Amino acid sequence: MPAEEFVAGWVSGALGLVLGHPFDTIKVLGFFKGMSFPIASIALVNSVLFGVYSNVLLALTTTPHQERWTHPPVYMDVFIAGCLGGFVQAYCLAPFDLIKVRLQNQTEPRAQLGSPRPRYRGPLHCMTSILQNEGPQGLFRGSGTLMLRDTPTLGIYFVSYEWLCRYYTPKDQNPNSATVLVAGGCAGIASWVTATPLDVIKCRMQMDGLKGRVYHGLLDCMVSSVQQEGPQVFFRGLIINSARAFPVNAVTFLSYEYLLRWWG
Ligand SMILES: CN(C)C(=N)NCCC[C@H](N)C(=O)O
Repeated sequence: MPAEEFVAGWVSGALGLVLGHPFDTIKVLGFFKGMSFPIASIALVNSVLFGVYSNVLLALTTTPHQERWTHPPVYMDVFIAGCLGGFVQAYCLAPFDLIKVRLQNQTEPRAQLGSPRPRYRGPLHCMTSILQNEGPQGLFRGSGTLMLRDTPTLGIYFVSYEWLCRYYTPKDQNPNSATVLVAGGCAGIASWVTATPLDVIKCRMQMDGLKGRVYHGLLDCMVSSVQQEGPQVFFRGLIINSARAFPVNAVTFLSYEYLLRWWG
């Protein structure tokens, strides 16, 4: 099993998150200031995603990554490999994502004199509190919805990337850097646009349980969200998700492709 895809996925995920960090920091109002938590989570999850994707694609096509542009795989194989990568990544992402969402939705101001203390003091404190109050399964709250969100959308992610690269690249050539940047950025947007409706629901389910249970499952959460806020609820955060997705995924794919070419 080629391991370089995992390493390239880790490094490219780390580089992508440096660009995405300002967006995440805005969203979490400073609670998420340090880089260590995102590096540990996003880069690791990206490594799993790209590692699983490449190895599944290799198993389906028997074409090594060095020959992927000269012997391109069929889109159905790309989609299946992407979906499987998304499914596995969702499982690894679940606890990290829950911590991020809990910190993000904390409304108490940070350590201001006279104001109520925030529930969580940082990622580690958030994790230990969840373990204490909700048990180990609490860390996987909303993980089913996360899997439903990531399985098809990561298939879409890799298919859009492949399609755009092939469209703008002459036959039998490797895509150039500009093509990889644009295709990576657009693939990121395509995946986030399709992921946003379930992302909204996932976040609500991850917040559920903090002050007692509100929703009886995914469907109930969807129905009551639409009843209370209308169908536009599914597009909450679409603009910021897309604005973040372009630079993050442009850099992620560029560094991933270059690392793999450099390793031969
Ligand atoms: C849930 N979706 C849409 C995705 N995970 N899409 C792939 C992009 C991954 C990248 N690390 C990012 O955070 O944009």
